[in-house]
Amino acid sequence: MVQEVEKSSTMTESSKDNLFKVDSIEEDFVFNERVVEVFDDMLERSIPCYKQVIESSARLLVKFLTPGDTLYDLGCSNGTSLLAIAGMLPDDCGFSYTGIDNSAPMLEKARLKTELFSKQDSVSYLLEDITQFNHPGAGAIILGYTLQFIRPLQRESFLKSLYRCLRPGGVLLLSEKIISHDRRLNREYIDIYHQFKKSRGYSELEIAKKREALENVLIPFSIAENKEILTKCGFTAVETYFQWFNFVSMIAVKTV
Ligand SMILES: C[S@@+](CC[C@H](N)C(=O)[O-])C[C@H]1O[C@@H](n2cnc3c(N)ncnc32)[C@H](O)[C@@H]1O
Ligand SMILES: O=C(O)C(=O)C[C@]1(C(=O)O)C=C[C@@H](O)C=C1
Repeated sequence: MVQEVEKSSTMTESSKDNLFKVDSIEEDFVFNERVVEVFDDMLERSIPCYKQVIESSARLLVKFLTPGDTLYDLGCSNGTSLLAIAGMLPDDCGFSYTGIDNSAPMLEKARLKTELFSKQDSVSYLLEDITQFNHPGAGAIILGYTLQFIRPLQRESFLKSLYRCLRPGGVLLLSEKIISHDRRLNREYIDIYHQFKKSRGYSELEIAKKREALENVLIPFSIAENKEILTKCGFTAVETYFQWFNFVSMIAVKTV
């Protein structure tokens, strides 16, 4: 299934992420039509170990989901991660998959991709603000590189609403860019991340311009801050299950 999703996003010049080349407009980063057009390429070249994180998340979900569960992907963008996970989970458990995003062009793309997906009847999308999430009984909730775009002051009440909506035993899988409060480590992690982006074909200028566009839009917490807020919201087991320098994935369990 991963292959099926990949096939539908075969690279053409128009789907290559050239958004921050010299002639681009200087503005804050927004998930608009221009971003949607190049989003798979952007994810592939900007999120280290994107596919391994999806695979690891699916391994955990197999352990925690129970038959008939609904899995929500909040900030699902164009559906890449949700469809890949749906493809990796067993077919005979009656799972439903709901992606939520407030970017209409992202969801338009997600719906198109889903038409090519073998288990399309189990997948649906909602155009909603995830900070207003109110879908009780969720088996699992995925927040992939999305909490970092929610204003810090809103994060606690948002995560509390997710905790409330999970059934007992349900899990939240959170992937985020992070900072370290150790200045040296923080600097070295960011430098290693920029080397990663350069190795994926981005120029120094593109990296700098994207960094500027994300300033005050993407606000990362440290691992300790994420753990603290999740614990404060009621989650009991809160652990890191994947880390690549300044990118981390965490599981938070709502104990039965
Ligand atoms: C970095 S992308 C997520 C990538 C995706 N989860 C994946 O793993 O492929 C962040 C997404 O969150 C969405 N988003 C940000 N704030 C939101 C909000 N308040 N409500 C709904 N969606 C939101 C954006 O539109 C964007 O599609
Ligand atoms: O390119 C960067 O600097 C990033 O931070 C990558 C990042 C993210 O971490 O969410 C930022 C925006 C895009 O939605 C995809 C990836």
